[in-house]
Order: sequence, then structure tokens, then C-alpha cells
Amino acid sequence: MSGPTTSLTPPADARRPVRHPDAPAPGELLGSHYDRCFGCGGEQPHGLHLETRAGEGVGVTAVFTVKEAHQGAPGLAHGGVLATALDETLGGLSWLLRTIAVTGRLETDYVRPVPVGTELHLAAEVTAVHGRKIYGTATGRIGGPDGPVAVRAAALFVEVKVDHFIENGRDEEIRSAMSDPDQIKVARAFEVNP
Ligand SMILES: CCCCCCCCCCCCCC(=O)SCCNC(=O)CCNC(=O)[C@H](O)C(C)(C)COP(=O)(O)OP(=O)(O)OC[C@H]1O[C@@H](n2cnc3c(N)ncnc32)[C@H](O)[C@@H]1OP(=O)(O)O
Repeated sequence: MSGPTTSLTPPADARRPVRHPDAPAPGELLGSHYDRCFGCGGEQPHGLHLETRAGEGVGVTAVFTVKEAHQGAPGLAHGGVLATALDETLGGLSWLLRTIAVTGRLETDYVRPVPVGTELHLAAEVTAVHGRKIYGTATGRIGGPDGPVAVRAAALFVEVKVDHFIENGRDEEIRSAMSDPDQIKVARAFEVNP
């Protein structure tokens, strides 16, 4: 049975994603692409501090522990924070394709409430590529990597050139990110189609 067609449904002539030959090995920690990123940066005290690892195929896994600062309803994770966790995990996929891409569209289903203190086990994969458009899905499970799904998302990322950040970001942060002594991180932040 086919579902409704939306802008998140890859067109019929979309291609299967291909893991870049220089992608990190399965299980390898990707590390933060930028210290001040709200999703993964170590220098954001209330950030998500998401730790993402390369998975099999064109997939990644990540873990996010819901902290007191991430509440919406008392004792429960804020939906926007959970969407951020899904978005950040999906963002990690660009490192497996060795492409820079930004979220164009993110559609989120909230299936179960996620209490503060929960470890959310995230997994994302690229499902198709069409020109600059990268289609992906993500899930967040509670109680372990095979636990019940609490949140899931479908997304469309759009490949961009590094100019996207240089032209739209603030000079101070761009300069600071480029001068990071961790050259792998700089490459992750700024390299386009090596
Ligand atoms: C300083 C540190 C750097 C860090 C770097 C690492 C980044 C990692 C960050 C990780 C953090 C996590 C990630 C984050 O949080 S990323 C942050 C959140 N995202 C953004 O800020 C993106 C803002 N949007 C834009 O800049 C532009 O709109 C983009 C670049 C997305 C497209 O504008 P552009 O002018 O370039 O392209 P186009 O308009 O010709 O469209 C091209 C194609 O795409 C299709 N399309 C477009 N939008 C949509 C849509 N909404 N639904 C459905 N389809 C859409 C469009 O129809 C067309 O299709 P086709 O006609 O070809 O078939």
C-alpha cells in the first residue's frame, strides 16, 4: 500500500545513497562539528551534548541524555528539544556522504513522552539522494537501542556550499570556527565534496 506523496517522498528517479569511501568506520565517534553547536557542542552548558557515531551503510547512531534544562512539561522533555536531537542526528549523516547539507524540512512524530533523565537512543539513515536533496529518516528510542520508539522524523536536507555559512553566519563565529586547532573539526564544518 503506498502512502501519501509529500515533499519528503523521494522522486522515482532518486538514487540510492552511497557511503563515501573516506567515511568514518562503523562505531567511530564523529565528534562535534562545532564547539558551540546547541546539538553537539561541548561549550554549550545547556546544549544536548549529543554523541554521534558512524553506523553501517549510510547511517549513524547517537545518544542524548535528557537533562533538567531540556524540560517542557514538568519532568518531560520539550518537543522542540527532541526535534533538535533528531535534526542533529540527521545532520551527522552528511559526514558519511562527505557533503555539507542543511535541514530544509523536518517532520516529527511524538509517540511517547520522554522523561527527564532518559537516555534517548537515536538512529538515522539516508534513504535517497536526488540532485542536492538528501532524504533521511530518524528514530529515538527509550530503554535501550532496541526499546520502543518515542520520537521519529522524516527529513529533507539540501546540500550547500561553504558560502552558505560564510555569507549568512556572523563573522566572529565563522572566524572562531575556522581557527579551531582541531583541523578534523574544521574540515567537518567547512569541507565541501572533497
Ligand atoms: C560554522 C559552522 C558550520 C557547520 C557546518 C555543518 C552543518 C551541520 C549542521 C548540523 C545541524 C543540524 C542541521 C541544521 O539544523 S541546519 C540549520 C537549519 N536549516 C537552515 O537554516 C536552512 C535554511 N534554508 C536555506 O538556507 C534554504 O532554504 C536551503 C539551502 C535549504 C534551500 O535553498 P537553495 O536556494 O539553496 O535551494 P532551492 O530553494 O533551489 O532548493 C533546492 C531543492 O530543494 C527543495 N527544497 C528546498 N527547501 C525545501 C523544503 N523546505 N521542503 C521541500 N523541498 C525543499 C527545492 O524544492 C529544490 O528541489 P528541486 O527543484 O531541485 O527538485
